[in-house]
Amino acid sequence: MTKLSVNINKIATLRNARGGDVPNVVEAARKIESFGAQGITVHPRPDERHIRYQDVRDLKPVLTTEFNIEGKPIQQFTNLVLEVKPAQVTLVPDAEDAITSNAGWDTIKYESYLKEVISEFQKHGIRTSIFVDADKKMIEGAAKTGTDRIELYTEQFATDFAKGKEDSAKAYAECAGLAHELGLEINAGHDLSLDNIEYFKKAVPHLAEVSIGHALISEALFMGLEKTIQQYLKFLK
Ligand SMILES: CC(=O)[C@@H](O)[C@H](O)COP(=O)(O)O
Ligand SMILES: NCC(=O)COP(=O)(O)O
Repeated sequence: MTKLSVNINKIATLRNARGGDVPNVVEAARKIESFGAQGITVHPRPDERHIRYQDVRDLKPVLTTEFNIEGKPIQQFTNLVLEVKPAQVTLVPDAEDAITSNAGWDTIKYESYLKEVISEFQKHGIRTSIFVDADKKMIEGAAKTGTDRIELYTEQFATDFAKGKEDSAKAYAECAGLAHELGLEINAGHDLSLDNIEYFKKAVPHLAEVSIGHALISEALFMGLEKTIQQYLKFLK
């Protein structure tokens, strides 16, 4: 079984559109858990345009499933993660002006930097994952950083799959196999959806967890959160 962690950034985006507290992010997370999701993911960005640092603090005491905090390990982010102590931190090399995450780590160039940051989180009992492209060199580099997990960056898969390209998950399956051989656990995320998740799950071995936000919240507008989550859970069995 692969765990579903729901990224609730988009709930916060909707709330922020009016400046009030509707929809309430904590209530949404509780409902998502009650509908069967096995985790909640947040990706606070320095401009707090969706999930705010305070949301992350408010969520921690009420969550009953796995809490995953994603982001670029700038000092402010690192301090927040060490304060909140989630089950997992996912490190993402976010560019300053990016609309959303758009690249994995260069694990060769940043090996010593990642080693240092990862060991700091691990010292505090926080599992680490690093966001990487489906590139075998980057997977080998990731293994050298001491990270517990990698998160395969799936945007390219989602684009290729939507175009009907054959073997759209091939590189991901090979990288997951290699990562497993190297002792890493495997997560995946970005642009996964009800259209592509069944194919991805069947094609890619050793998948511990997927984090899904943008498509899942969009699908829930039409199907409702409960039905949407249950459909994902069916595909991830
Ligand atoms: C790492 C990743 O792929 C997701 O966290 C994605 O970046 C979500 O962030 P946004 O909600 O800001 O698009
Ligand atoms: N780590 C990926 C994530 O949390 C959600 O990405 P997306 O589904 O919003 O593209």
